[in-house]
Amino acid sequence: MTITQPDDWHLHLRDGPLLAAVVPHTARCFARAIVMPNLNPPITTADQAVAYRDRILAARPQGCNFTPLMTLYLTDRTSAQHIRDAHASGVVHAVKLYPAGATTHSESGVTDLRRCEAALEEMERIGMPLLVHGEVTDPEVDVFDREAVFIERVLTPLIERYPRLKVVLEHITTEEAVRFVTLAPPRVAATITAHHLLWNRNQLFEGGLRPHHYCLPVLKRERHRQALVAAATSGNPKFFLGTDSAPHPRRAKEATCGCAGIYTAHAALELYAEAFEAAGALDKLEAFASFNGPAFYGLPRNAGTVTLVREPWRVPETYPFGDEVVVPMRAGERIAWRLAS
Ligand SMILES: NC(=O)N[C@@H](CC(=O)O)C(=O)O
Ligand SMILES: [Zn+2]
Ligand SMILES: [Zn+2]
Repeated sequence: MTITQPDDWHLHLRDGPLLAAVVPHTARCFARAIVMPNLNPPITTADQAVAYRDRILAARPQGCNFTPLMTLYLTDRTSAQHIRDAHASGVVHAVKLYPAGATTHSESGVTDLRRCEAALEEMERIGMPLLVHGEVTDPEVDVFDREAVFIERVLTPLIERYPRLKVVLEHITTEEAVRFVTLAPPRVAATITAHHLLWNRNQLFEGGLRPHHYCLPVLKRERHRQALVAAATSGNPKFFLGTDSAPHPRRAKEATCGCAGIYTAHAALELYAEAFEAAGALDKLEAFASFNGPAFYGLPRNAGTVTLVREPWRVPETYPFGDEVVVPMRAGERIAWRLAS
């Protein structure tokens, strides 16, 4: 199966020596990727985004023209000038909202959206999308309900208050999110990961506790997975590919308090192909992976193509990750599709 070369609209590449470990996995398939800014410390200025972009470019394999699309990390102190500088840099394509404490490296995130009014108004004016980790951090709210409650308490008022702001609800996991995005105006879209299309929350406890299946938002019950598959394969242009590939060293995952994130970049498109094939909707993969994202971001479609062949292969148990290793999704197991090189 040959399709227009896809892009990854939600990706974690980390930094420093780790870049060399993960950039080639993404670059072998995707032409562009929206790179998340949740480094430690986070990417909060245009200058930092430009420097981070240069480090990513330097980690590309020779002859590869993968293009990272940079993002800024929204904080309580992000000003309208920060947004103008980001826009003027020409390399920052979006701004990311992490509610403080919601996920990995969200300590510097937003404590109260009212502090971000000037920044959000400027983004609305410029047309720069707000990307959202959509979970409340209220400890009273059940961890499986945090996305649905976020939509009700935060997202619905947000899109009313900023009537032209473009918003991407990232890595959606619930039928509530699918319904919200479907009914919202065209300026509201969502990314969907391969793991949330393939797995439900039983995978967290399959024969024992599975730290490598733990991510945020956490896997949900089967009816939610089915709603995500229906959305991804519907042809609705509001839904597009974002892997949320989030590598962590094995040591940090297999720990007393294991961190959140699933590594999928080694086989991202192949995993999506499995999910679309299982739904009898392989013909819908190209729009989801290659058309809907650029249309939302106002970018051209890629000129090249990639080819997937139906040829099973076995995923390694680990990949090198700096001085450590990362355990990829499906480690030691088979994947039905292979990317032809
Ligand atoms: N998805 C995750 O579980 N983790 C991401 C952060 C995020 O996207 O929320 C990470 O940076 O590790
Ligand atoms: Zn997130
Ligand atoms: Zn993420």
